[in-house]
Amino acid sequence: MTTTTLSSRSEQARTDQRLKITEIFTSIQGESDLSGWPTVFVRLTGCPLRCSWCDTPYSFHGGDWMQIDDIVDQARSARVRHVCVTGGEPLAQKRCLNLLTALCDAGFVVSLETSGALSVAEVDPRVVKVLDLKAPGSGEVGRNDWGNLDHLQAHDQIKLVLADRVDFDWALRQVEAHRLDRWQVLFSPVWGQLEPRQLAEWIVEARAHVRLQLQMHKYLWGEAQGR
Ligand SMILES: C[S@@+](CC[C@H](N)C(=O)[O-])C[C@H]1O[C@@H](n2cnc3c(N)ncnc32)[C@H](O)[C@@H]1O
Ligand SMILES: Nc1nc2[nH]cc(C(=O)O)c2c(=O)[nH]1
Ligand code: SF4
Ligand SMILES: [Mg+2]
Repeated sequence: MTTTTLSSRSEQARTDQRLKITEIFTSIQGESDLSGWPTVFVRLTGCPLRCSWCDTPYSFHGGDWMQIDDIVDQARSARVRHVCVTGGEPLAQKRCLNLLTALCDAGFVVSLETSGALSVAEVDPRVVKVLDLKAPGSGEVGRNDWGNLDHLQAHDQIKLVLADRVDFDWALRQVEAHRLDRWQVLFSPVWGQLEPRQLAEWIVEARAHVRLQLQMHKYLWGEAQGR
């Protein structure tokens, strides 16, 4: 084999191991049942959905290419044990699967925030998947891939972001219809649209076996900061 083909193959291999990244930052995990832990966030660029209430539209475009090895090294330099891979929609980049496994191999507790619109079947089973199924108020309810429920482990979680009573009633019906209480179900109010106290009262009134979740980071640093 000539040296040119060798170098082009290794160049190809390196290209195969890169991802478009919007930001890498360290904060307090504000969501899921891992909230409160110091966590390094790897936010991937791009998303095929456009949830009406998305608080991260800046991740839809732009970003910089990074090699997976460099992402893992940067995560290590954060000197925390938890990593949250998010976006944008992280699974929109197939190579995210390699990043997730590399982070697990590096010894991190790895969580993945994903919309559930793309298959989670090939995600490393060590990863804590947080499946954020979309309610009607998001405008993306049609994108939910219910087949993803077949690929959830006991440690995975299902999150439903709710904008109003219509979303709440829809969510209760989904919990029943798909027996979502086989996993931890989180009900989270759309920031600035649904009063947290209102959602709390609905959950109690309904005696729903779901867990109220609030975006802790926004109470700490406000929506604008949102990190
Ligand atoms: C920005 S998304 C990125 C990951 C993935 N695309 C998803 O939808 O889960 C991360 C999480 O932020 C939360 N989120 C986004 N905008 C929100 C808002 N306006 N109010 C409450 N939660 C929001 C959703 O729970 C979502 O799961
Ligand atoms: N502090 C903090 N915690 C988070 N948990 C999930 C987030 C996300 O955007 O996916 C997020 C975020 O953006 N900030
Ligand atoms: S799927 Fe996630 S990143 Fe994409 S628009 Fe919805 S909330 Fe935002
Ligand atoms: Mg966020």
